[in-house]
Parts: sequence; structure tokens; C-alpha cells
Amino acid sequence: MLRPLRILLSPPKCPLTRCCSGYVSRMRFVNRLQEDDDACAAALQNGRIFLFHSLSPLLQRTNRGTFRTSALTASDLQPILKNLGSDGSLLKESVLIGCSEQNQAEFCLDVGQLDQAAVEEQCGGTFVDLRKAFFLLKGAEAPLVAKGQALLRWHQTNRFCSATGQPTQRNQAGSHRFCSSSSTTYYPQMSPVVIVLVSDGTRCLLGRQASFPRGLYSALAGFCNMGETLEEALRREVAEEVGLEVQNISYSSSQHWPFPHSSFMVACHASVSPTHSQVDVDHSELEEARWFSLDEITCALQVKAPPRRGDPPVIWLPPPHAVANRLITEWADLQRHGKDGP
Ligand SMILES: NC(=O)C1=CN([C@@H]2O[C@H](COP(=O)(O)OP(=O)(O)OC[C@H]3O[C@@H](n4cnc5c(N)ncnc54)[C@H](OP(=O)(O)O)[C@@H]3O)[C@@H](O)[C@H]2O)C=CC1
Ligand SMILES: [Mg+2]
Repeated sequence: MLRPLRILLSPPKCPLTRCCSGYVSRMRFVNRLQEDDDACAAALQNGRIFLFHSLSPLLQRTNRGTFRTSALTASDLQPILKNLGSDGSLLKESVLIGCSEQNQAEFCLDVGQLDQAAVEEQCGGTFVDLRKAFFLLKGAEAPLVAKGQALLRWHQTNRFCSATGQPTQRNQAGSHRFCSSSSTTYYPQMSPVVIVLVSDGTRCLLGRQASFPRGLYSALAGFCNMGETLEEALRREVAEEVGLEVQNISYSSSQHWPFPHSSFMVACHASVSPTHSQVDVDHSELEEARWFSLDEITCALQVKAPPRRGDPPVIWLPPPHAVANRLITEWADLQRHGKDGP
């Protein structure tokens, strides 16, 4: 039996309002849209759609010169797509990202087949490369755009079944693709990466790859191998990259990282004894790795933007968007409050 449309367009009001939060309703709503194509198609008509062009998100410049995402409703977007010569089917390629705190379903859509400048003019924004956009956006907007781009990229690169070579079909939400020849369901994939800030009690260890911009140092990171636990991957990466054996591993936090593709970054602290802290860098992986004192880290954390060409050399760290920054800030806070490492 068809459910009333009212229920399909936004999270249902929970009958147990006193024990069920808005968060729970939103999560259940998103889950339902992933499972019910009709409900998802209805929610799209009432949702917010974030546009991308060839995987670059559409941003708007505010009066204060900052940038923000630009979302359109289906009714705003339909006439624009029509003006640009696209039929109504393009909108259906939207992929569900989630549900806003205002209870609106959120979608992303790549309009790469349309003329970029014409879409920008009609929508009053600019398509910005994700590497730039990610760092221009503030707060929750950066991860939202990163998630949208990751989902769109996954759909673009998984159009065919790897077993049969036949085209795969997506569900309306875009939460999976299905090959009817092999009955295989494909889900969006992330690569697990461990990132670790190693401390010797009074100093922390940072490294830089030759490809990093001048003066940028970060925590050590590496992709997990098949079959490894996180702890094994962490110990192996530190051993490979800087020749140290770490102990006292503790979890800090995690994040989705869109570069180079979707990585699931798991951030940890670890320690080495000060008597076993001599680094032996593998130069095929890192250009340099060295210990930094709290004073050096405090100075580096104050550098808020990458140095410009011609500026004097300065050590700087990944920005607050990056979980590496969180690890380094946590370590510095612990040091300032007199604790001995992580
Ligand atoms: N958010 C944050 O704060 C930070 C994020 N990072 C991210 O962590 C990631 C990993 O760090 P990095 O030191 O480069 O990793 P690694 O030390 O593991 O070295 C990268 C190399 O590992 C190989 N590799 C193995 N598995 C994969 C895979 N699934 N995907 C891609 N490459 C793989 C590749 O080698 P080959 O090319 O030879 O095949 C690649 O060049 C990077 O993508 C980086 O952007 C890093 C620091 C901070
Ligand atoms: Mg590495």
C-alpha cells in the first residue's frame, strides 16, 4: 500500500517524541530513502541539490569575500537544466548525501555534460576544484562537499560489473549499484589509512613527502594492507618510514579524506622511548622526518595560511580540516597541561 506522500518528503515525526531525537528520525529517514526508490524520488523533488561539474563543486562568494556551498531545489533546477538543453532525466542522476538538520534531504548531481560557464551564469556561482574548495569552505560544508564528490566519483568509475563487464544499475538514492547478470551488489568503497602522531614524551615526530608544498610537515600516514589490523598497519608504517618501533597506541578520531580518492583516516597517538628515538628515514617514502619541540609546534600552529612565493621559509602544518591538525593540537594541549605524551 502507498504511504502518504507527506511521510516521504521529510523525516517522519516520531510517535515517541520524548525518547527519540531529531537525529534518530533523520538517520532513519535517510536509511529509508536508501531502501525505497519511490520515497527517494519524492524526497528529491523537495530536497537540496548540490551541483558539481566534472567533480568540481559549485560555490558562491559571499559579501564578506568568503565561500559557501550553493544548493538548489528541484524546482529551481528543472528550468535551468531545460534552458541548457537537458531533458528531465538528468535530475534523476542525483545521489543522496544525507539529511540536513532542517530535515531536508540533500543530494549531489554532476552536470559535467552541460556547458560549465552557462551553468555558472544561470546558477550564480563558480565550479571550484575540490582541492581548493575543500579548504575554502568552513565547518560542516567541507566534509559535505567531499562526501558528495566521493559518491559521484564512485558512480562514474563503477558503471560496469568487474565480474561480467555488464553495465551496473544504481538505486534511486545512489547508495549502491547492482549487476543483474551476476547478482552482485556494489557499495561505495573507502581505503582505510592510519595516521599517527608519535611522541617521545617531550617532542613529536613529523615528516614531509617531496611532493608537499615547501615548509609543510604532517603526521605519518599510510594505507592499511589487506588483512592487517589498524595497530599492525600503524606499527608497520612507522617502522617502514622512520625505522622506529612504537608502543602505547591510543585512538584519537577519524575522518573521511577525499584526496587522492576516498580514504577513511583513523588517527592515533603513539609513543617511543626517548632512548630509542633515533629516526632512520626511508627516502623513497619521505623527503624528511624529524622531532619537533612544543615551542616549534606552537609557532607552526600559528601559521594560518601557506606561505606565498617569495615569503621567508616557515614551518606550517595541515589546516584544521585535516585530522593531522587535530592530532598535533591534542599533543600540544597535553604537553602544555604537563602530561607526559599521549
Ligand atoms: N587528513 C589528514 O590529516 C592527512 C591525510 N593524509 C592522506 O593519507 C593518505 C596516505 O598517506 P601516504 O603517506 O601517502 O600513504 P603511504 O605511506 O601508504 O604511501 C602512499 C603509497 O602507498 C601505495 N598504496 C597502497 N595502498 C594504496 C591505496 N589503497 N590507495 C592509494 N595508494 C596506495 C601507493 O604506492 P604506489 O603509488 O607505488 O602504488 C601510494 O603512493 C594520503 O592520501 C594523504 O592524502 C596524509 C596526511 C594527513
Ligand atoms: Mg606515508
